[in-house]
Amino acid sequence: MTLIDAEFENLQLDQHGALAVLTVNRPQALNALNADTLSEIAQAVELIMDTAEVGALIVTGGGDRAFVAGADISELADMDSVFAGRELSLAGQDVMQTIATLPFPTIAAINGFALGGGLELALACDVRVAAPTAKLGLPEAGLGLVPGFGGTQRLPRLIGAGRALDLMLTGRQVGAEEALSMGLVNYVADQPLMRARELAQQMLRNAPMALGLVKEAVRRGLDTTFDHALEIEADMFGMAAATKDFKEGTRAFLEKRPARFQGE
Ligand SMILES: C/C=C/C(=O)SCCNC(=O)CCNC(=O)[C@H](O)C(C)(C)COP(=O)(O)OP(=O)(O)OC[C@H]1O[C@@H](n2cnc3c(N)ncnc32)[C@H](O)[C@@H]1OP(=O)(O)O
Repeated sequence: MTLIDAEFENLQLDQHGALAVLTVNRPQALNALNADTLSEIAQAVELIMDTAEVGALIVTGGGDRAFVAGADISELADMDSVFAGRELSLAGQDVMQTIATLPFPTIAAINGFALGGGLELALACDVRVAAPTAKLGLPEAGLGLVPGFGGTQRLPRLIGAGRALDLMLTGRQVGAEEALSMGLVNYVADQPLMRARELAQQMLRNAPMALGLVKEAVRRGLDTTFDHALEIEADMFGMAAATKDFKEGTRAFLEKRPARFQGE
């Protein structure tokens, strides 16, 4: 099966050359992540990973109101034990971590509400582009919950513990400009999907393996000591230095021509 053949109930998956676009599509529930949708995202990401020509992924929301308004509260309401809660959190974390560790760039095009699990999905992506009307937040404490799809860990790593705690303890929604000022989103754009496509095309001009190695150096480096992180960087640099694309990139520069990267 190719990406183009894939059919999902609550997702749309499109491929334009090296770019895959995953749209969470339950607009009647502001694209809330019920168990079926979460499992479809996992399947879609697996399919994307198996599609060799894909080199970048955009995640966005269907309809004109929401990116994703969180985990589906009508399903959450049935959780009745420590075990059930923990299982749901682990399942969500697993999907977000799979996205976060993809070896190519991922961009969240945030076209409206990105709340709770929806913001956690955006946080699992490398870069975030928000519409001027987007609203972002982690309101779980207002439901008697804790962010459980990686938010308590990814948000402080991205914007610092103080700002992350402010958002999680108040549960307040921040607008796009405030999100930009705190580093929660990288760009604000009237057409976030279009801006995300432009960014993806810019990224796709770089050497694919270098992109994967940059991501690995940053991700692994954030979770260890500085000295060890520098060793990881040196390892990634060494791996990049051994690629054919490094030879091509440097040769192309010296010959004053665009590089033709093969991902090798
Ligand atoms: C580990 C992860 C945990 C979590 O993610 S916990 C959930 C975190 N998310 C939230 O708490 C946000 C919940 N949603 C809202 O607060 C509001 O919505 C909004 C502020 C986003 C928008 O409000 P408004 O403009 O008044 O729209 P509306 O009528 O509330 O929503 C339209 C339809 O969408 C459904 N919906 C919205 N969010 C969710 C959700 N997270 N889970 C399930 N359904 C949701 C509503 O119920 C309603 O549906 P109907 O038209 O049938 O009444």
